[in-house]
Amino acid sequence: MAEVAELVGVSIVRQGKELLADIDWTIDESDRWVVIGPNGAGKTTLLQVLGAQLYPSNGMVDLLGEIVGATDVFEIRPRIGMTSAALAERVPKSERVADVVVSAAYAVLGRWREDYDELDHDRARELLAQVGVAELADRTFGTLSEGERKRVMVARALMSDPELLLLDEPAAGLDVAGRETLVATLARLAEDPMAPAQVLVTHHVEEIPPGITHALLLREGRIVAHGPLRETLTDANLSETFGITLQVSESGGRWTVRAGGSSAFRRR
Ligand SMILES: Nc1ncnc2c1ncn2[C@@H]1O[C@H](COP(=O)(O)OP(=O)(O)OP(=O)(O)O)[C@@H](O)[C@H]1O
Repeated sequence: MAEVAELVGVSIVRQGKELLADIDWTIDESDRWVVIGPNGAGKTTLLQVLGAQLYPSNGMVDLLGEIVGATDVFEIRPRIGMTSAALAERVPKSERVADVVVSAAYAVLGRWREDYDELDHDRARELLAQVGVAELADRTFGTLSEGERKRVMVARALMSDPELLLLDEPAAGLDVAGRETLVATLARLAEDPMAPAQVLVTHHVEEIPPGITHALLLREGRIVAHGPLRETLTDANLSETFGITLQVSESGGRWTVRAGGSSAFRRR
């Protein structure tokens, strides 16, 4: 099985603070990971390392067979698809939805800078159909609902046919209907054997789509546990991650969690 990412002893230090500490992690091409942790745990920082947006302060990061620091990151980045709230905020509100997607082929926002051929336009429309929003292709991005925007951004992240797909809190801020629609879209992607390796960041186990294979639990920049999903997403590991006694359960590939036990509120 081919590795798409390998992190060995990775730390990120900013202003004397370790945002990530001693991260050892391997992602294979068929893996679909969820990264879970409380606010400030370092999830977005970890995703930025995987997106070749941050150089490690210590340790080694191998992305798609290239060592970050030894290879030009501009060669690595186009091979990695990413969605985040920060990226969505940078999309001009007046941009046509189909153009938001097609412009990702050249990793730019604002399509007027480049020429695109018919194949690019066809692919953008196919991807919009794949995430269930084909009918929005000619609308402007600013007129979409939050849930529609998030699905458009997933299509955009897939446009360059990435080998690694990074989804930073894709369901944040959605109502229950929007969340369920997005989770169904992400489940199709996770279950597709032809889809790229995936890493999805969330605070909420309810947002884990069926098809996710592995979990990494992060607290204060350190890995609490990581490995196959069912072995990793246990009461003990989740309780340690969030600093509160939690009971987790799974039914039909979906997860729920609630506070449990006599010392439920023992936040450190
Ligand atoms: N440039 C920086 N300098 C100093 N501290 C930083 C910097 N960037 C991030 N941090 C801190 O690093 C920690 C981890 O941030 P990060 O955004 O990775 O966490 P997160 O797990 O994604 O959090 P959330 O769930 O709240 O989005 C936070 O305490 C944040 O304040």
